[in-house]
Amino acid sequence: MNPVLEAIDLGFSYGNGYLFRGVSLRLCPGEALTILGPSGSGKTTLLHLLAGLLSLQEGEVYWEGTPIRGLPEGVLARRRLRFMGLVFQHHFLFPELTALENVLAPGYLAGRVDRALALGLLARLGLGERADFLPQRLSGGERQRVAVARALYLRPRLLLADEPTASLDRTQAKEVLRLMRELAREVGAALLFSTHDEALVEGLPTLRL
Ligand SMILES: Nc1ncnc2c1ncn2[C@@H]1O[C@H](COP(=O)(O)OP(=O)(O)OP(=O)(O)O)[C@@H](O)[C@H]1O
Repeated sequence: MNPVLEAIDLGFSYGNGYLFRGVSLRLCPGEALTILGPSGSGKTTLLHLLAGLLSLQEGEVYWEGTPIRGLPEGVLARRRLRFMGLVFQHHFLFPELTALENVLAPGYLAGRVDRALALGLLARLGLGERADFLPQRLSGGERQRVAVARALYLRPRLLLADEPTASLDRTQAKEVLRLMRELAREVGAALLFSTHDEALVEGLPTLRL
């Protein structure tokens, strides 16, 4: 099976020695992988390289077999929008938009606005009653679940989540991860998420930084 995401021998430095070197990974459709490492080990940096948000130094990244090195920013941005859903440590919801409008936001960019689909995703994430709430009226876990719905709205091939549970307590974190895995499977997306919390990894394939 062709990998959705492949990285070969990635190395990165902010100028004072290597943050990491020789990092390789491969993710096929339907697979999940965890990046595990303590604070400062380079998880965000690695995920940004994989997402094409940071320029590669050493090594190569392939999205469904296509090398991303050297692609113009505009091309990369358009491909990223259709190829991957991103969830960040801080949810980055638009504060002035409701939960439903936040989920629909990538749909406006891609020209695919489907309220029923967005409402269905919110309902699957236990937020059916919260669709018209602004983010400020949601709990941390609820906001992260809206961010997960938004990342899945365009049915990406890959769901990439950078410490999506860092601001949540263990119970909320486990629930968000469970839902993320379940929904990624349902839409056929591969899942890659980072965490510093060994207890959340629970038997998933893990790459340690
Ligand atoms: N733009 C930058 N310029 C210089 N150093 C940076 C920059 N961004 C991050 N770093 C440093 O690189 C190291 C790794 O940072 P990174 O955010 O990738 O780690 P992390 O594992 O995601 O950490 P955390 O779990 O705390 O979010 C840290 O020491 C950080 O201070």
